[in-house]
Amino acid sequence: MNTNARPRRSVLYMPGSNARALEKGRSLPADALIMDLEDAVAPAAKGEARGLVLEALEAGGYGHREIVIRVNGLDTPWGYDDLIMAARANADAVLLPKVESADMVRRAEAILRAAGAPDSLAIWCMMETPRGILHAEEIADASRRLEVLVMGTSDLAKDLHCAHTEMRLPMLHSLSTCILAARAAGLAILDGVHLDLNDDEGFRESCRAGQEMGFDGKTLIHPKTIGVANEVFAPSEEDVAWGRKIIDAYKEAVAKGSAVVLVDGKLIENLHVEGAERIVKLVEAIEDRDSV
Ligand SMILES: CC(C)(COP(=O)(O)OP(=O)(O)OC[C@H]1O[C@@H](n2cnc3c(N)ncnc32)[C@H](O)[C@@H]1OP(=O)(O)O)[C@@H](O)C(=O)NCCC(=O)NCCSC(=O)C[C@H](O)C(=O)O
Ligand SMILES: [Mg+2]
Repeated sequence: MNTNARPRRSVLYMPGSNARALEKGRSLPADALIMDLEDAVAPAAKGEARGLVLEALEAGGYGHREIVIRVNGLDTPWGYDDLIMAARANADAVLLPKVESADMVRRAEAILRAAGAPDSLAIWCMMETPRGILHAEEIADASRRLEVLVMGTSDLAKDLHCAHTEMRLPMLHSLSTCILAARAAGLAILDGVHLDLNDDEGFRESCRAGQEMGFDGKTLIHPKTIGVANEVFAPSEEDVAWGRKIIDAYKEAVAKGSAVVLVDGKLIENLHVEGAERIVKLVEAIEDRDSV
């Protein structure tokens, strides 16, 4: 399924054990919220966090925000119960951590299905281990429920023994491999988190670098970073105006029997129009969302 027109510019992690954060998510301008049961929750608080997330979702009030539950791995004492809860909660997607093979996705999917998860419940996968990156292509093709790959650059930097710099150059091969796998399978893909909350300039730069690489949005750890991510990952006014202009010009050319047209001296073919249509659809989806 190609889900790239859905805005996922800003995707905020919220510890499932933090009731205040879960409450605050109802009013934040993030495109999606990840209610985390994994690394943001201490082992002693796992059960309580599962209950808080379920309660928050039963209460609702998250409006247009896409709701994602990050579960613990099936190799932990909490993963199975997390999946059973996620299958029955009113969420849009389940985020599987540290995915290393298509089989890991299929095992989680089988548990969700057996627990009565609706067909609409999507699966997102964290790409954050060397083995997972090496298997990105088979993971991206593992399930019809799969919609989004999410880079876990903190775990990845730890496992690669590389620096976690704002531009992520030491991880460039891993990032590009996952982008290739996601696009080949028609999935969306999100960049990893920027950990330094005092580094506003570095954060903006990392968003810009991610947007240029082809990511659909950025995962975030604090509400104060949502605005910049929304701005950087939205198509610019110039891109949208240019997109609309070439779509119109190309339509006219096709009506006259031509497959190419020059707009302001630039050659426009079908492939440029496809890119422009994606940008226009995305901006329309953002406008729809902002008008609610
Ligand atoms: C980093 C934090 C612990 C900082 O929290 P805090 O000290 O409370 O910050 P502030 O006082 O500045 O907060 C101001 C208000 O904003 C709310 N808040 C803060 N963070 C969030 C949030 N993430 N979601 C919702 N609301 C949030 C506070 O409650 C304050 O509200 P108010 O009461 O109205 O003033 C904290 O930001 C935090 O816990 N962040 C998330 C950490 C997390 O989820 N980490 C795990 C995901 S990252 C990861 O695992 C990546 C991946 O797996 C990898 O390997 O790379
Ligand atoms: Mg991680």
